[in-house]
Amino acid sequence: MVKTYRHESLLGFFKGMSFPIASIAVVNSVLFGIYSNTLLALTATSHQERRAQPPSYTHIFIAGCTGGFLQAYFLAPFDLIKVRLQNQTEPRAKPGSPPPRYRGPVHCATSIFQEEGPRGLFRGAWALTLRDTPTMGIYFITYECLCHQSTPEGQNPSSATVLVAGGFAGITSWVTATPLDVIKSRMQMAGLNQRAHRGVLDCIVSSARQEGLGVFFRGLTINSARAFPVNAVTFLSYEYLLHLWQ
Ligand SMILES: CN(C)C(=N)NCCC[C@H](N)C(=O)O
Repeated sequence: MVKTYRHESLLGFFKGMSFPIASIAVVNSVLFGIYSNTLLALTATSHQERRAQPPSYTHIFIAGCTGGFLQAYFLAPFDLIKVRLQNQTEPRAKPGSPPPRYRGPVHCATSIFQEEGPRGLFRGAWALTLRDTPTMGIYFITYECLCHQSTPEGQNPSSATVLVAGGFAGITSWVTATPLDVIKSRMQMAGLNQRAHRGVLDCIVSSARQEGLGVFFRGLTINSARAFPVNAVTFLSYEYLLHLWQ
């Protein structure tokens, strides 16, 4: 944090934020919509009926994985642009200094499209899918399991329960997702720094060989610290909105 602040000022912490903000509503509605509808198809119970007739953890896991798998393709281009902008660490532009490679998210998207083709916008999408498919299953299982354990039979979980269960669901899923998150980000940067990886496996093996196994846990602390508040609020909004519209 100190380095980022010294090098890039307060603005450095908000680099690449506009695209994730624009995309988060779409990506989360795809995820939660697919999750809910898959669960509906598997168990034939609506969200309201699920407290009285809780679905099995296998069904929750399958529905979570399906949501994770499909949302990855909506997330991929936005996530790529975020990673490219966040990795652009030149100090603030000084008069006379060369301009940064990407001037902003739109410039970043058009440059990738022109230099790497339309498929370039989906660079790292396969690693993203591998990251999100199982970890979204884990995400929803953790949430439902914690809610179920701290709520009397047949009742809706309290707001405090939803916040804590959502927060822990976020941490659990990020702890399991961090190794593939590292690989995904490396593959997304590969188009830029000409370090071609032959695929996900090649990237895993060369990263482990060059930097040791610790490389797979880079960013774990910050990911987990971020995951608690973000996912506590995500689940509270989800439960509140479904309750409001029932
Ligand atoms: C890759 N992983 C761990 C997940 N996608 N986990 C679920 C949390 C998703 C949430 N939008 C977030 O950004 O924390």
